[in-house]
Amino acid sequence: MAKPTVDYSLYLVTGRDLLPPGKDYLQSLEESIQGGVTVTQVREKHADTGEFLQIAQESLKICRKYSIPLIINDRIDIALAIGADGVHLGQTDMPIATARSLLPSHTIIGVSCNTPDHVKKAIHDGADYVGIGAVWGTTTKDVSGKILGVRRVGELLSILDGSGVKAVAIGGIKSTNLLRTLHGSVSTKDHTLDGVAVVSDIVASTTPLIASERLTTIVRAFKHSIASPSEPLKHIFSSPGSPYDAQSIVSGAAILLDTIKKHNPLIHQITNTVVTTQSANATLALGASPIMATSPEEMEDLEKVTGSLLVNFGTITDKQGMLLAGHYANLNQKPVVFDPVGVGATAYRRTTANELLNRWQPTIIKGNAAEIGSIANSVEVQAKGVDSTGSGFKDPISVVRELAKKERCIIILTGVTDYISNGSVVLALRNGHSLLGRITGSGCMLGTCVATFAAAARLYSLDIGDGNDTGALVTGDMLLGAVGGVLALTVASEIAAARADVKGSGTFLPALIDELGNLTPDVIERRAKVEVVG
Ligand SMILES: Cc1ncc(COP(=O)(O)OP(=O)(O)O)c(N)n1
Ligand SMILES: Cc1nc(C(=O)O)sc1CCOP(=O)(O)O
Repeated sequence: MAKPTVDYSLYLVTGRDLLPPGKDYLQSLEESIQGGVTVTQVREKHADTGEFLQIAQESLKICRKYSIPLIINDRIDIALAIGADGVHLGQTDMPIATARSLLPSHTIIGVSCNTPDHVKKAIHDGADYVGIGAVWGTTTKDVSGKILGVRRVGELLSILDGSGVKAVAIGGIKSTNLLRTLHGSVSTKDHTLDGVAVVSDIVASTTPLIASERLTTIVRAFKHSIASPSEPLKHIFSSPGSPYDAQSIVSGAAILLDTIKKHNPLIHQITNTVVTTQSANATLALGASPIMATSPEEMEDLEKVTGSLLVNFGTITDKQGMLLAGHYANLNQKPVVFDPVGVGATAYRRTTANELLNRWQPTIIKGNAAEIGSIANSVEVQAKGVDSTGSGFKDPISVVRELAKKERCIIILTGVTDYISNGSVVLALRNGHSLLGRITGSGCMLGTCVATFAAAARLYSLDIGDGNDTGALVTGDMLLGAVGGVLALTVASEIAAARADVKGSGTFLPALIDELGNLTPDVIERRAKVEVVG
C-alpha cells in the first residue's frame, strides 16, 4: 500500500480541554473539517489508554467520512490499533526508526522540531514531515524558552530545502497572525511552509466551521499569491514580465507623486522626538497627511485608515506601540517602512529590532551602512552612535540583494550613492546634496518620503484594479515606492541647495521643505540619476 498524499494546508491538532462549554468534541471536529481542515491529529495528553482509543476510533470515522488523514500524537499502540494514517512524535518520544519498524510501511511519521539539529536528524531519520514550533507564544502548551519567531522558522525551512520533507509550523497560530506567519516563514530559496498546525484558534471556537474557513481562506490566498505574484506596474512596462529598466522605474516612481496628491493618504509615523516636526512637514509638503500617534491603544483603529506606517526607532520609547502598529498594518495590508536608526549602537536596539521583525513583516527597510550591516549581521561597517563610520561596504550590491532576499522586503542602503534592491534587481541612485548631511534628521525625512510613496504605490495598484491579492502582505509595486521616496528627497535637496537664498544648513532646511512641495513628476523624471547595477 502506497503512502497517502497528505495536504498539510490546515492541520488540526485536537484539544478537548479547550472546547467551549457545551460544545461536543465530535461535532466540533466535524464542523472543523467542513470548514477546511485537511489533516487531523488526535492529541490526548490526559486520557488513559481506553479513553484515548475510543476517542481515536470515533475521530477516525469522521476523518474517513471526509477522506482526510488521521494522525495520532505520541502513541504508536493507538495508531496501530485503529489503523491510523500516521503518528506524530516529539523529541523525547520513540525514535523514528523504532516507530517505523513497528508500523505499516505506508504510515506517515511526523516529528517535532525546534532547532536546526532536530531538523537535520528528522531528514536523516526519514521523517515524512516536521512540526516546527513554537512559532509564537501560546497558552495551549508550555513552550517557554522554545519560541522561535517566524524568521527562525524560515532558517529551519532552509535546512529542509531539497529534502522533500514537508513542514508545518505550530504554536500560537491564529487567523490574525497567519498571513504574517506564512510570509515570514520562508527559506532563502523560497521554500514555504506546506501548512500550519492549529489547536485553540479552531477548537476553542463556538463556530469551528467559521474558524477553519477563515484560516483556510488565508492559506489558499497565500499559496495563490506565491504561485502567481502580481506584475510590477503593468502599463508602464512595455510587455508583461519584462525586466525592470531604469527609465521605466523612474517614470513609475515619479507618477506616484500625482497619486499622493490625488489621495492625500494618512502617513502614520512612530518616529523619534528629534525629527517629529520636520518629518510631519515633509509629509505635508508632498501632499499627504502625517499622524504621529504612538499609543498602543489606538493602533488597531489607526492602521485601518492609514496609507502606510513608518517605524523609526531613533528614540525607542514606544516599543509596545511599534509592535502593535506593525502587526495591524500587516493585517490591513498596509506598507510598513522600518528605519532602524542606530540599530548597531546598543544591544537593546539590536534585541528590539529582532523583536519587531519577528512580530511584523516590513515592506521596506531603510538604513545607512552601519544600520544595514547590523540587520544583516555583518561587521564590515562600524557604527558611531546613529551614524556610520568608514565608506560603506566593499560590495553594496550583494549586501542589499542578499538582505532583501533574507528579510523578504525592499532594502534601501543610504549613502552618497543610495542602493535599493527587492532581492532580484539592484538600483543605484546618485541624486542628493552634501547639505543633507549637515541637518539633523535628513535620514529620518527620507524614511517619511519613502513611507509616503509606498502608500501611493499601494493606492495606485488599487486605482488600476490590481490590488485584490488577499494573500499578499501588501499590494502595489513597493520597489517604485522606495525609489520615488528617495528621489523626492534627494532631488528636492539639489534644487534647494542651488537656491540663492540658501546660505547654509539653517536656510537649507526650510528651502528643502519648500522644494519638496514644488516637486512635480516631470522634475523628478528629468533630474533622476538611476541605474540598474545588478
Ligand atoms: C504538528 C505538530 N507539531 C508539533 C507537535 C508537538 O508534539 P510533541 O513535541 O510531541 O509535544 P506534544 O504534542 O506531545 O505535547 C504536535 N503535536 N504536532
Ligand atoms: C501542541 C503544540 N506543540 C507545540 C510545539 O511548539 O511543538 S505548540 C503546541 C500548541 C499549539 O496550540 P495553539 O495552536 O493553541 O497555540
